Amino acid sequence: MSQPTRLLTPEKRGEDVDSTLRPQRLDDFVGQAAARANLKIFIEAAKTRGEALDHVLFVGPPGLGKTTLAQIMAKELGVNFRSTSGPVIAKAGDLAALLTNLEERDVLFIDEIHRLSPAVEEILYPAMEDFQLDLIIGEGPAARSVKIDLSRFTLVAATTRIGLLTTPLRDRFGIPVRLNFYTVPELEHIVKRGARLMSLPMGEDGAREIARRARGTPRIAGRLLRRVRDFATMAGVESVDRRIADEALTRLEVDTLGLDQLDRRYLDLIALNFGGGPVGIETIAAALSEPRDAIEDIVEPYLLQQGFIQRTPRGRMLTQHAFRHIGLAVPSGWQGAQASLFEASAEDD
Ligand SMILES: Nc1ncnc2c1ncn2[C@@H]1O[C@H](COP(=O)(O)OP(=O)(O)OP(=O)(O)O)[C@@H](O)[C@H]1O
Ligand SMILES: [Mg+2]
Repeated sequence: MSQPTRLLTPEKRGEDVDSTLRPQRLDDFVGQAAARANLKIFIEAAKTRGEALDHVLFVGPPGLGKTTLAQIMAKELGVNFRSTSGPVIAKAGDLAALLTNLEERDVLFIDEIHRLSPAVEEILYPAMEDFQLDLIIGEGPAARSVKIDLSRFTLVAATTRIGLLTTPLRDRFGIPVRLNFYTVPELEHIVKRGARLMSLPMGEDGAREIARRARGTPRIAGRLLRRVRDFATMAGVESVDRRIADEALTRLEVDTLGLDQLDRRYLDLIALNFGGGPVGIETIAAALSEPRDAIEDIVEPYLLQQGFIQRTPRGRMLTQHAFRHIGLAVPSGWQGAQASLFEASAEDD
């Protein structure tokens, strides 16, 4: 689901590998206060007892810091960090090889764990629960099962889609952690820190403007910061203020609330072609020519959080706020707001 032309896509891109902006310790990590406080306690307790930390599952939209936190956990625990991802582990044997190479208390990070194949998942259950591998060696009548003891390790997994995890897998994580969109003040902090690390003079109002338009997402804040730096360099300004930030972001078609072209296409589509909804996700995906996954993972979480859309049993609906933001009159007698009563039983998931 890569959309290389979309500046705001929170998915990874080459430039983000630039690890200078990645916080290294729990104390440098901004935001997610509740999650951070809990993790700190669990980490200290595990260290005090000299035991492996319980398995941790990070859940949340792309770019909120799941991978960053996983790395930080290994550092704080003072153990090795081994990293892989669901789609990369093709065969049960691949996972077995990874697991048998772990040392006591190591962190094994599996990104996109919702994309593990069922055969590989089977191997993971006894490994997580009893630190044992159950392998079948040989074939036919000669086949026999062997058990191999593993070091007591910590599995740290990340997913953007908790709904796609099987229940037995989900239940084996002792520490589930949900990451939420960041507040503007938190993002402001992240932008200022990033500017400092890039030696870019940054005014208060410049940092606030970038933060307001970063879609609640640190990865996007970092990306916008880099683009604003380019504008500032070319404009020859000494320090980034609100005006230069606004000019840069407007040229990049990031609007005042951080919505980008795809967000606006999504809202326009529902407003203009479907009278504000309700309309089903498949219909929206087809009309936008975007994969359904990308819309559910990237576009909708932020629009929901910002109160632009609602999910009802019959599909997505715009709110009055959305009509106003895209500059359309709210249809008379618009019932969008009341639909939230039914939100609990969202369609199709
Ligand atoms: N709390 C934070 N403070 C400062 N920077 C952060 C924070 N969280 C994330 N970042 C930065 O945002 C970028 C994205 O973070 P990360 O790769 O951890 O996201 P992710 O949740 O793993 O995303 P994905 O689901 O796409 O894998 C990184 O470059 C990281 O430096
Ligand atoms: Mg990640």
